[in-house]
Amino acid sequence: MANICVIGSSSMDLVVTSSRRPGAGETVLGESFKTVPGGKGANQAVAAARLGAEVVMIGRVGDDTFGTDILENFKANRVNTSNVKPVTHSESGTAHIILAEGDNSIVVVEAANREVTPAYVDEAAEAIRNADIVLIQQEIPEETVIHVSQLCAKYKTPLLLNPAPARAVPQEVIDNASYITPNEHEAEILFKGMKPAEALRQHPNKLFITEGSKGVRYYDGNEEVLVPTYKVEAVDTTGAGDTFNAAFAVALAEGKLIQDSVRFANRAASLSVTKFGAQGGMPTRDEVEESL
Ligand SMILES: Nc1ncnc2c1ncn2[C@@H]1O[C@H](COP(=O)(O)OP(=O)(O)OP(=O)(O)O)[C@@H](O)[C@H]1O
Ligand SMILES: [K+]
Repeated sequence: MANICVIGSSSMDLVVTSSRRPGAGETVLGESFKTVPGGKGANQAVAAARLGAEVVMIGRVGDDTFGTDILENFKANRVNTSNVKPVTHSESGTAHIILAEGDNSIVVVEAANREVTPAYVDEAAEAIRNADIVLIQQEIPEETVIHVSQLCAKYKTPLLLNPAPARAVPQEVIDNASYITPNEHEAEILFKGMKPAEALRQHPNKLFITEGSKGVRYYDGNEEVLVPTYKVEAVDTTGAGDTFNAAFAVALAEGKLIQDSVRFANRAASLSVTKFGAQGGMPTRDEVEESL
């Protein structure tokens, strides 16, 4: 069984639907409200656990009721929470989402996620040492991403960097990572002034650019390969990237070949877009295998 360590954010998404978004100083009546657990780190941890991996999450919540709910959700999905410690006198991370006029507006408050610091990660260094692969994103401080990349290099634990949301990444982190999975926009920010084909060629079997409904592109050492994803009835693409990254990590940790790992991850991610919500659509191992 794959041992995966996810280092990243967890939050509560507060989602309001409304026919219209309010302007400055205005109040409008909304139609519905719900809370759903989210955050890229938490989403990827939950997705990996559903796919059958043993998952240790390194993250932080606040000492509020959202923190309790976030921890409950991890446990319900069999994610190990011994390294998800509440921050005293802090709110949990939240995303305030308005769905109106066919588009979303989002305010993110990082709160406790800012406390996923290098020193905090050091307390959980054993989990990084023992993992088959470490999975990290960019909703935590940059200095933590740098530090984790150094720890992975020291322990020779493969590191999968999902460079989302878009932010420039120091060369040291790119060098220390074993796999990097930007979408097309994130790839442009990472490799400024470089054409995608050139960036791919310079990072054989390491850089995987996700291209939504087209699939995933990488350079295998001989040629550029586009691994097409699966045709599905897309209902809600939220969480596609998170599912892709978790599934890719699980497959690589199990020793699957790169191309087979990309196929497995495409299958899992394509299933995720057939259902509403980020975590709501994440498939189980059986669902992926039945459909492959
Ligand atoms: N409409 C779709 N049909 C099938 N598979 C999809 C679709 N959209 C996304 N995927 C799968 O999910 C992967 C990641 O999608 P994408 O490249 O849009 O990443 P992203 O921008 O990080 O996604 P998001 O932010 O929406 O979660 C794709 O490479 C593909 O495997
Ligand atoms: K979804």
